[in-house]
Amino acid sequence: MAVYTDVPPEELEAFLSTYELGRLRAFKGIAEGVENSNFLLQTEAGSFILTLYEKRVNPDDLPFFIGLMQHLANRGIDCPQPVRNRDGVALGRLAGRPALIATFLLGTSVRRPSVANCAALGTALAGLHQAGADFTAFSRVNALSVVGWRPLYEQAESRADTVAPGLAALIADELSVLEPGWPVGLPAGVIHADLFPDNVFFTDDRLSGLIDFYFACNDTLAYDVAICLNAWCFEADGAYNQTKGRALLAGYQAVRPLSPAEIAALPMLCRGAALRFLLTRLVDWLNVPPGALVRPHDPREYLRKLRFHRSVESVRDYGVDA
Ligand SMILES: Nc1ncnc2c1ncn2[C@@H]1O[C@H](COP(=O)(O)OP(=O)(O)OP(=O)(O)O)[C@@H](O)[C@H]1O
Ligand SMILES: N[C@@H](CCO)C(=O)O
Repeated sequence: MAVYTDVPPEELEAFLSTYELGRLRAFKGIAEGVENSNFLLQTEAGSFILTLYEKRVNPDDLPFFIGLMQHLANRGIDCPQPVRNRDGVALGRLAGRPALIATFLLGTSVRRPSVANCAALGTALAGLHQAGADFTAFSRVNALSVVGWRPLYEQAESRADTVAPGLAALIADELSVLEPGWPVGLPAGVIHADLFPDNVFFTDDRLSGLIDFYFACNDTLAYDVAICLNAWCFEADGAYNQTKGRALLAGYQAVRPLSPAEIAALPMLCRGAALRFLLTRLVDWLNVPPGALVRPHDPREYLRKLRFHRSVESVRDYGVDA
């Protein structure tokens, strides 16, 4: 579920009256997502998404997220555009939570991305990196990069083997490789950091929108590519699909060619990206609040992906034509 906070109708009316959106026509909670409470809001001015930010979002980060969405929308990226109230302010407060109204994007996410979807995603990711290059109004450190992984491991270490035998030792081994070997000095900028298929909309086969910028941060651009190779290019049976990888990378490089150093770093970046999602999923899996209506993502999916990355011998295994 992703409605943690109820919105009393009279509070919603009062909140909406501060915007130029006309009268309310319909309002309903959206079940997808796990982080924040999202609602579909229909008014005389059209359809919008109302987000109430829940506990895992640090309110100090909201100016970065909202500023970034506005910046990217101004640069022609199809992403939610924050709606400002009559005072010109986008971030409000509703039902005791920070609240944002943003524009509604058409399209639906794909469950099993095709090769063409992967190519379109690569192109959109590179476009996002280019559009974010001059977003300097705010910055945000990536708390879920290499320095953030050991604390997550320590939270999960004692129970990790209940999820998969030998998991704690494998993660410890991975950290001992990634911490000293993590690539530094590669081109950096604003990255999405969570551009999974559920955060990308398509209309027919055309990519029509990118959502959920709440992990976005300043970090290595090629790390975002590695996150997407993990999220888009594996099949349900756990096999890496080189054709999808090649399409994603070609789509990306048609807009922003990767440097030889970025390409050489891909295997390490892919390992790190797999470990990041393995760790956050593991911590969530081991800590589901009793009675919560949340179905945590399976950490073992990312264990399989990590094992693949540990086995690769060359960047060619990812579909790079080197
Ligand atoms: N601007 C938008 N236009 C249309 N639908 C949207 C928009 N923003 C969110 N949604 C819908 O709301 C759902 C949840 O949004 P989102 O992924 O941002 O939530 P979340 O709780 O942050 O999720 P996650 O678990 O991916 O972090 C999406 O799957 C989508 O169906
Ligand atoms: N994309 C993340 C969930 C957080 O948005 C995952 O699949 O683990």
